[in-house]
Amino acid sequence: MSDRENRDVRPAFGGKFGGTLRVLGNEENNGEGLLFLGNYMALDHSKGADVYLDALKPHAVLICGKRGYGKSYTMGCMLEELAFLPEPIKGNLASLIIDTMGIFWTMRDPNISEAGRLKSWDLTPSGLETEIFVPAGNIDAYKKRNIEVKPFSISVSELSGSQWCRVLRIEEVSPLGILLVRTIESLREKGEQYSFDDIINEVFLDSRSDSSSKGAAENCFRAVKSWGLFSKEGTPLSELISGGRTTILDVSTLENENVCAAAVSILAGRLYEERIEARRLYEKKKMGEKLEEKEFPMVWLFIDEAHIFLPAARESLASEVLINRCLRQGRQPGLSLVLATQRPASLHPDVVSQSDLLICHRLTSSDDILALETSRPLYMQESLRAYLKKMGSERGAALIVDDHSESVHMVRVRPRRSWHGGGEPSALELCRREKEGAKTQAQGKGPSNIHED
Ligand SMILES: Nc1ncnc2c1ncn2[C@@H]1O[C@H](COP(=O)(O)OP(=O)(O)OP(=O)(O)O)[C@@H](O)[C@H]1O
Repeated sequence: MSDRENRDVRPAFGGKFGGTLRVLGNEENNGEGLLFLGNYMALDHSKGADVYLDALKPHAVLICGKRGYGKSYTMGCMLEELAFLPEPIKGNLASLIIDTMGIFWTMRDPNISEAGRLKSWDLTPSGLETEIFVPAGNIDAYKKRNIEVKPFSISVSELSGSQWCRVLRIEEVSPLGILLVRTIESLREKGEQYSFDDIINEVFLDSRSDSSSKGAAENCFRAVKSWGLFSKEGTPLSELISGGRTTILDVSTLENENVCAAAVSILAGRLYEERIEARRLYEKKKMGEKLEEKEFPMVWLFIDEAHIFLPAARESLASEVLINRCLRQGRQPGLSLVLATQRPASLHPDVVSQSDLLICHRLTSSDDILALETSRPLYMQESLRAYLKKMGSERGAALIVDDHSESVHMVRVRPRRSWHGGGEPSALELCRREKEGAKTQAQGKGPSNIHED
């Protein structure tokens, strides 16, 4: 049982109760596998009981809110809590975040800048053991900045001809598109992995295309090679994911959104397949079979800027896998999905309707509020707009709609224990630091970066 157990249960907007400890996401949770998210915020904004999310079962969580009100901060809190879970639960779970902004690498360091606030919450700054992967071609740029990272790549053989056309924004029915599809399909038929050079050789062996299409195809694949994301073999999933580990996949250097979506689609598809296999193994063991094999851990896949991967008005390369496999069927194999977006109105409507937990920070755009209200559960007694108004404009405040207990909660998310890299830089703060640096240099002292707030 968590040392933050709090028997004074006080939900803000009513709902059903599940024993003494309030755990959102699983009414049957008896106090194990809890993610401490924050405190209830009463209507006068005073501090209430602790709020926990369940981590024993798989969940589909949507975090939304306007820019700068706490989405990535809250994601970071969830990642921390998963990393700090006790064994053996921790060993059965793995977290992977698709970091589109390149802000999560800072989690390795303790959040000493908010040490004072953490103390008032009975918490201490603490860095996280993370593995950071970046596209293999960008590794030197990170090393130059003294950020320890590992190379990540996807096998070129993973993408079909038509997926390559979408990545490269080429019409499938154009002469170039036809050549690409024919080339890739002929290589795939051989059933072996192939490299960029193999693709280019195959292009020039094609007898039905003209030389300008072949030259264009060669240029396209030379450009893809320069992105540094694809290789012949690709990074094995086991290098990326293992029980108890927090993995950050920093895709912020990839400018092409289609490429990011292709990477997410391939990764999410492979995670889903691994989990289906792990679920089979789990059932066999449960049925009494003696098997030595270790199961692939239950994965929590976090995706920031989710509207890029699951847009409302069109299909991205990742839409099918994320919606049909991860969101609709992910619970059965034990795959959790945590999506964050600034713009719920730009997000595929299935994300709102299929999420079992909605964490909504401040939102002011009517379109966005309407997009959430359209799938508003019947148990919400007031409009989302009314709830959000009561919540006010405090950063980190969130409305949580829990489908399991069919209730709505107003919560203040706890401070981060690890360093948050997503805050807005302040010109004034930079000036202050420069002045401080000059002063300490003049006095011959080291800099002090602990601010008690
Ligand atoms: N729970 C919290 N407690 C205290 N401060 C918070 C909390 N959540 C967010 N903040 C403050 O708000 C700032 C912005 O939060 P965050 O970086 O999560 O915004 P965001 O919603 O992800 O924005 P963007 O959409 O631009 O990525 C943080 O740097 C932090 O200072």
